[in-house]
Amino acid sequence: MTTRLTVPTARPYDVVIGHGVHEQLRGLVGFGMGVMRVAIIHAPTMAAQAARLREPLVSDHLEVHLIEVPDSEQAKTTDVLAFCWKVLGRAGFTRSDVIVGLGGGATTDLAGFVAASWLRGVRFVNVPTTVLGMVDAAVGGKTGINTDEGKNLVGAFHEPVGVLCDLDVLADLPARELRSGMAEVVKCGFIADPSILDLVEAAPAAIADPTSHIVAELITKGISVKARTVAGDLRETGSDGSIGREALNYGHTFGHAVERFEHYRVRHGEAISIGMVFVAEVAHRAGMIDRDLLDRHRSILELVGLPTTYRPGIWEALATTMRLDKKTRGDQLRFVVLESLAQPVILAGPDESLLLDAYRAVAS
Ligand SMILES: NC(=O)c1ccc[n+]([C@@H]2O[C@H](COP(=O)([O-])OP(=O)(O)OC[C@H]3O[C@@H](n4cnc5c(N)ncnc54)[C@H](O)[C@@H]3O)[C@@H](O)[C@H]2O)c1
Ligand SMILES: O=C(O)C(=O)C[C@@H](O)[C@H](O)[C@H](O)COP(=O)(O)O
Ligand SMILES: [Zn+2]
Repeated sequence: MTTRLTVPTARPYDVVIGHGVHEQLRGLVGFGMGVMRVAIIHAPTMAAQAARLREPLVSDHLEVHLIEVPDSEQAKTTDVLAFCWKVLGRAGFTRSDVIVGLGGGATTDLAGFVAASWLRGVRFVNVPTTVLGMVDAAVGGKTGINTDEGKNLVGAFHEPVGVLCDLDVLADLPARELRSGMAEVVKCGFIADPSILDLVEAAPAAIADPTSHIVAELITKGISVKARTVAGDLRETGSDGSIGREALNYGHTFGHAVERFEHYRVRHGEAISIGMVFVAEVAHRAGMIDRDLLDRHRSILELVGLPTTYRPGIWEALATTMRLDKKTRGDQLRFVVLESLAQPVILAGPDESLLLDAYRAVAS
């Protein structure tokens, strides 16, 4: 079965989820007039898949460039960005040509930013190959790279013209990557759709199998949350007074600091798992959520096999990184917290002592 979800932004596009949906790439690339060239940006692990995607495009007389970039976070650098610009420049890429991001979230974040910045913006298609990429990174138009000072500090909002989530590619996904993706799925459960939490709690064994129906269902539910959240607030301005897109940053203020401190040796979802427990501790200590909801964070994340504790003794380093979080205004840290299940709000400028206590609870 194939599911098609529309992301209803000003320029709506579809996310297609199912088996064999990579076949639809030709149609997406050809959308719009004048395409001559296609660049498929991919990690080394996706080289064979990139070659498969290339064939039908070449048969249609398109000039296809495979741009192989380093794996994971090593792709999200200015050097790799400049390398991609060089390839596009030498190949003569124009505004009617198309970029395809094929891989996990790191690759699609980079590819999206290449597309956003080349000629000030060309069309791109996302072809995510991890659970995390499908549920989160490939949808919503946040693109970017890291700098030495922090995660995703340079980027742009640039939406894809379509997203193809081919469930067939998940068969070989390493167990650790599947668990990492589940962190963003669980996040969607806490901020918007508690039925996700019920599903995970009811079938912990099935969610360890990337080919299971339940994983496909969770991916679809997660994408639905993401699509409707970004639709109302693409640029994360929250201008209608609601929390808007910032809700999707649940667990990320602390999580991004963990990733940077660990030099990206922890997976994004692992760091976000720890970050969600941290911020649930913050909300509990601020009198916003009860003990049961706090405990549910630890229990469900541990059920999935994700970490819920972190190393002690580095609060100052983490706090320094958190000050560069994109939600910070002036010198005031702002956290996405729950005031109840599926009711995310912003907690601005909590006491440093409360944050330190929450950190100690996670670091114990
Ligand atoms: N733009 C957004 O809205 C957004 C949202 C969430 C996360 N992100 C970003 O996404 C990144 C994390 O994404 P990720 O978890 O997909 O990590 P990743 O891109 O590093 O991929 C994880 C690993 O899985 C491998 N891989 C990919 N697909 C595979 C497959 N089908 N089979 C076997 N191996 C495969 C990759 O080569 C890599 O080693 C982070 O940089 C994070 O900041 C962005
Ligand atoms: O799409 C969003 O908005 C999110 O916050 C989704 C997050 O899961 C994702 O990791 C995002 O890249 C974080 O964005 P950032 O603005 O904190 O860098
Ligand atoms: Zn994330």
